[in-house]
Amino acid sequence: MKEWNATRGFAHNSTLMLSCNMIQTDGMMLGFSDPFSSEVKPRILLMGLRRSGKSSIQKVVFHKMSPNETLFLESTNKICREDVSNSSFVSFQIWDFPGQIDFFDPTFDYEMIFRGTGALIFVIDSQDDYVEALSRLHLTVTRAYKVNPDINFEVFIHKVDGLSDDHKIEKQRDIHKRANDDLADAGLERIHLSFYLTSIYDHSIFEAFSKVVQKLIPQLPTLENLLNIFISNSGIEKAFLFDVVSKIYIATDSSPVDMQTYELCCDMIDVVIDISCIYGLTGDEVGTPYDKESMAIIHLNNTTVMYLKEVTKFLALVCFLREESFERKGLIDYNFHCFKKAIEEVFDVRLKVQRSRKLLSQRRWSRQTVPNGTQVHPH
Ligand SMILES: Nc1nc2c(ncn2[C@@H]2O[C@H](COP(=O)(O)OP(=O)(O)OP(=O)(O)O)[C@@H](O)[C@H]2O)c(=O)[nH]1
Repeated sequence: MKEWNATRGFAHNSTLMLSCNMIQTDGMMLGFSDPFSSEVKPRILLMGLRRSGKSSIQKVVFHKMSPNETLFLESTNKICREDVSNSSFVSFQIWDFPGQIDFFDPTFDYEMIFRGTGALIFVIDSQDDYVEALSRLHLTVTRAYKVNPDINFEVFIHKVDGLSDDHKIEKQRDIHKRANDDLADAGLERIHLSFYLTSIYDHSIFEAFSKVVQKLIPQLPTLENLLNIFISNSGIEKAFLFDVVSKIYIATDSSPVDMQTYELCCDMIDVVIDISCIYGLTGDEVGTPYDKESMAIIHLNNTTVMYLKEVTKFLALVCFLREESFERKGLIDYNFHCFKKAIEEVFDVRLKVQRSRKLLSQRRWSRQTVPNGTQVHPH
């Protein structure tokens, strides 16, 4: 209990900037306060049939809700928009759609929704019959693709915790085949669907979300490159750049990721935050459990060392290395210092690009404003 509270307190107090804006679904999509938002923050849509697990995914990944608590979630009956702005790299909007909503209703402006979308996550309940879900997936994907061919289509074959390993692979193969056959029949084989086996009861949902988010980070190749250089010069075997609050890893080096390593990293972040919440905060509630001083070293009993260091207010680097390589800690720390500086530079460039883009769209917007001050939607 303490564990979850500590983590939850952190998410709430310091970083996760959440604003859940309810948008009425009757009528047009209306009145977003920031008309430039879609240009600055990519949109991630969560779609799928009722009770497939959309809200649970959002709550577990971004609100630190414990999986068991999702049993009591009520059905979503409005589109719920949420801003996730943990860091300059992890910054997007998630739109949770109610399962029963007919978003192809003529009064519903789906073109506007899809136009600003970076990724569409379609959730399929693997414990249920998925025939209807597949036809809905086909309809959603084909409509969305017509409006915006740049959307990444991500299919979460969800709730796989109840399935054996063989069963999981079999389900994935079947869903993959059927979904792609449907697209081929419609002459749309160029649409690429990515599939993930997910569950909120283990780390698979965080790993899948990490991959979805990574595709929306234009600087990913640069970050990967920096990590590759860092590990090869420091005798490190594997390194992840984590968004501490959501435990999404926004980049890793180019060696393959195995689930166990990822899980260990998540556990290490939890331990650091929890210990810091309990022993690191002063009584007056000032400060956060994660700051410039945050770092941790864990020696595992298989001669591996895990090393965590703060990169920015929201990002942590978690590395795996052999004990003998850790003897050169001075070298690692020096290389880390260079790595951190490089990351800051990438941040700065991104901020500059964002600012100039925003300025440009503001100018475009004001040109479309009629003289009496009434704004015209730029369609
Ligand atoms: N076993 C299992 N159950 C899950 C998982 N994810 C969600 N659930 C359960 O599925 C049920 C429905 O979850 P919701 O998140 O409300 O589903 P939804 O898609 O948002 O539903 P609507 O709001 O009606 O569209 C809840 O009882 C969750 O506890 C999972 O990974 N495994």
